[in-house]
Amino acid sequence: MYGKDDFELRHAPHDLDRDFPASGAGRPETTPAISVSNLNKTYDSGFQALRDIDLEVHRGEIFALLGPNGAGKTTLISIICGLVNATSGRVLVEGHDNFSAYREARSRVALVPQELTTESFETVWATVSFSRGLFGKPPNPDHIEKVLRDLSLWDKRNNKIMTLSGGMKRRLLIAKALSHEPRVLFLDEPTAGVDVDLRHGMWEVVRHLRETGVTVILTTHYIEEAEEMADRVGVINKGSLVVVEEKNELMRKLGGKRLTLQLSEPLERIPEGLDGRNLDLAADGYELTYTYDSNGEGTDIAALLTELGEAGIHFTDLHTEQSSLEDIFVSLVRERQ
Ligand SMILES: Nc1ncnc2c1ncn2[C@@H]1O[C@H](COP(=O)(O)OP(=O)(O)OP(=O)(O)O)[C@@H](O)[C@H]1O
Repeated sequence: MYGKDDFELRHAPHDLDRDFPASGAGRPETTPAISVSNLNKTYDSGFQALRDIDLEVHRGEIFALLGPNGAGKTTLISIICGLVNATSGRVLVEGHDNFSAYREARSRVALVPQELTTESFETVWATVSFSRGLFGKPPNPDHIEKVLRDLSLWDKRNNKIMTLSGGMKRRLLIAKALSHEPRVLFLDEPTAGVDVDLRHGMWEVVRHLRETGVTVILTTHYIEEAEEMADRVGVINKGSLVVVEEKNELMRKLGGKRLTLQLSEPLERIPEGLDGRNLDLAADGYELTYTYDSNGEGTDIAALLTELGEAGIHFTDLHTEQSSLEDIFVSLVRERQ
């Protein structure tokens, strides 16, 4: 749940609000969408939910924040969105301190919750327009129309919310969040509890948002979702950010590969001379698995196959597998248990 936490004063920050006009005009495009430094959160209960978090999210990227239950994801995004106060540290949203320049920072972010609450008798148009007003923005029917069209809700603009399908309701949540033209959109578990078709539809919507220049930060328990969409990935565990990396780089650095050979004759043991290789033999002797680092030295598969042939080992089939982001995530989190 998101709630206003007790206020605690933080140090007077140095931020871009001193150097640039309030409109944000002239702020360098290179200013990160989000910049978090030395962020700590200890709840009133005494529980420390975040420890020394440093994080920069680039403009226009899709950033996935992954972590097991209770890792601190919701706490972190709630602080960035200004819904919970940090105990110490600072957050800049496109250069605006979210404490000393609360309004500037707050108007630039939007949080898409997992579920709609009420408003079932309102129309789509009314509820999205109302959301814009909540941020003190003047009415802008053209913008609302664009948002509804982008999210394929234009045809439903006069429908009552109660008549929408589950997928439409999820898109409506995004439309509400986009109504005040935020620059950074937080999606909290965007596809929790939805079916596969809807999940893929949501992925399309999120990719489209990135194309329109919105920075997207999402939390998810579906690692496949991050693997599919994220440009960069951050893994948080027990309140600490353990990895922040380009997704492809993370998979390249930490991912392994596996080559599996189906043998034509069962093998009793791995022959001498091949035991230096990282080979595993299945219990029935018919399957030989070679695990290797795809970037490493000494992973010449052609040479391995030649050596196997010379040892009289023949195979009927072979296939390779790349370890998934899920495998990497599980090992990262397990390592730090
Ligand atoms: N208001 C609160 N008071 C005390 N402890 C809290 C409060 N809110 C959260 N916590 C604790 O802080 C830790 C981090 O919670 P948080 O909700 O940020 O985790 P999460 O990564 O979002 O988890 P999940 O994936 O289960 O949603 C948890 O141990 C939680 O119990």
